[in-house]
Amino acid sequence: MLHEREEEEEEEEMDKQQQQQQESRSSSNKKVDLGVIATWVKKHASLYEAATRHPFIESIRNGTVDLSSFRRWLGQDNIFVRAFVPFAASVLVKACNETDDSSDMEVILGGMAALNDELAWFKKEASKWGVTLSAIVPLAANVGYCSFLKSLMSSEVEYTVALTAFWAIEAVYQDSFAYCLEEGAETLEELKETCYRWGNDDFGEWCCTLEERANRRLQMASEDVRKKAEAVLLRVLELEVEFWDMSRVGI
Ligand SMILES: Cc1ncc(CN)c(N)n1
Repeated sequence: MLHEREEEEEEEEMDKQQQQQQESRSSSNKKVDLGVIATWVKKHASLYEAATRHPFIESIRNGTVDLSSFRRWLGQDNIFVRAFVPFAASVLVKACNETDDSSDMEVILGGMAALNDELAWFKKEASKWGVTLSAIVPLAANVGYCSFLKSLMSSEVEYTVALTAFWAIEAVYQDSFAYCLEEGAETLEELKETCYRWGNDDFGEWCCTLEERANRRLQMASEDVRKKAEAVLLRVLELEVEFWDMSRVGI
């Protein structure tokens, strides 16, 4: 009797261990499913939140935004986008030089096509708000961000690092402005077109595709390149916070 009881206990112990192994395997699979970028967004959640739920964005979403802040942001962002175009082109060149996977090139080209419409949109939106784009001088945060973009255009910067920055820059705007279009948002009617420019679902899907391309490169990258890419992602988030800060009156 005692012997049989011991055997049963041993079998129960074995089942328990197998169950635990199975659970740990499935949880580690979940980690793999998250992808490198989502893991970093989770790890740096407070900085990501600072960039995508900034008081300036909250003020657009709750309808209290100071329109002179909005006008300042519009004039500054037009300057930024003009510096973002050559940066995006440099990511395209790196893609063509460093990867045999042509789908990266197609995804990046898709983003650039949107930039062409964007430059025209800024002109139209600026005249709607009485902003004279030619008279706008870049403020310090903008100068800093644009020179950071320029530094990423160097051939010393790996394609995977530049692609991660490209994703972060686009994703912050997509996440921020989609938030202003959610159910329950009180965004002013005359600001909805601006929010829709980056907050729309198509741009959201394009950002997810870009994230997948970046994850694929990050998974196969060396630890050194992954470290550089994480540092660049954090720098982009910091610069986005400073860019939103700049648009608030008096800064
Ligand atoms: C500052 C900033 N960051 C991102 C984006 C989106 N391309 C933008 N237009 N301006």
